[in-house]
Amino acid sequence: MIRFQDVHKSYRVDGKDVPALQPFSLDIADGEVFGIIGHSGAGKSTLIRLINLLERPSGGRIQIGDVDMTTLSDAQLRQQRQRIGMIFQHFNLLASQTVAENVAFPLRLAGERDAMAIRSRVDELLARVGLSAHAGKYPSQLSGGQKQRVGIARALANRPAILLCDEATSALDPQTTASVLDLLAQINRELKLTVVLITHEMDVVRRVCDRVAVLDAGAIVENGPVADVFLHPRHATTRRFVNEALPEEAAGEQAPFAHVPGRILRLSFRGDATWTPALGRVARETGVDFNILAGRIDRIKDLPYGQLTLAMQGDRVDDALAHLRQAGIEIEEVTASSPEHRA
Ligand SMILES: Nc1ncnc2c1ncn2[C@@H]1O[C@H](COP(=O)(O)OP(=O)(O)OP(=O)(O)O)[C@@H](O)[C@H]1O
Repeated sequence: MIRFQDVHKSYRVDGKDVPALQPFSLDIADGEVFGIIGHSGAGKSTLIRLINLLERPSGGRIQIGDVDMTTLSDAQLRQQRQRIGMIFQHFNLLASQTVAENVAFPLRLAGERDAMAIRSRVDELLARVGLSAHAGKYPSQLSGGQKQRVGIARALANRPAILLCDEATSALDPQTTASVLDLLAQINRELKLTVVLITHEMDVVRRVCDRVAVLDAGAIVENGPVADVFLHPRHATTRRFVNEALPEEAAGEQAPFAHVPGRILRLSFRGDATWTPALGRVARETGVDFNILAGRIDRIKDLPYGQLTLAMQGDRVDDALAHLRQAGIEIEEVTASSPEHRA
């Protein structure tokens, strides 16, 4: 468990303390993929760098397991940092070293001298990230996605319990992003390490994270399981992130529905409810009519979900909604004037 307790952080600028993170408390569970999303300057890098104390908090406690990171000596801190791997937006590889040498670097730094042991660990790591054929190449000979795979292999070299990802896919195209995120998900599953990632893209959160915290101007404004936050965003900043992650056809959901007759409802289906034909059955049973205004089916990590915006009319709309809720469907009333449905 990574535990932040009443942590805050200010930077000293021109003799003045400028707050970067307001006091917050947060627990990140062992083995989860935890996302921190925020716009530029929200404090994401500061927050993630507090975990390995690349930044020191101005106050509060940061615990990893039983260890209070803020009380460690330099030598103890170096030891702890070996249990925390990190990957970066711009990969931070050593340009004059080969792929294999880059991956071997943290092993040597940790005191490994046995060339055979280093060789075999590097081979194992390169196989894990799919780069066995590129061991002798230099970073300049690799694509962005391959460079990030080297970064991941290097970060895993000392068998960390935690992997920190600082905008790890922000420099990559969408397809490469997807393959790097798949690799991170696979590593999380197979090695059972905790992954903490920062991003400004909700789509990254939707694809790999279990839980997410939304940072806005140095404050955590929303925090919870990704499915809850994604399907029912409460804070305006979260809603903007979610809307950015939706494809164009879903933008229709943001249109004012004042001209549409009937009650406008947004139905969210998760897991098995996504595939059950509840809507048709309930409409037949209660005699309501419905008109679909917008909809999508996708996945949140491994969870299938659907969202439908529809207009419903008839004498028994309330009955119909009660039946749908019983079938596990989440329902929100959309009113043309409700602020969350404005762009
Ligand atoms: N070393 C520093 N000295 C002074 N101010 C800093 C320092 N590092 C960050 N800040 C300030 O702290 C705030 C949060 O910065 P941070 O880099 O954590 O945000 P971010 O969400 O990671 O942004 P980005 O996505 O642009 O990297 C910003 O106002 C930034 O200017």
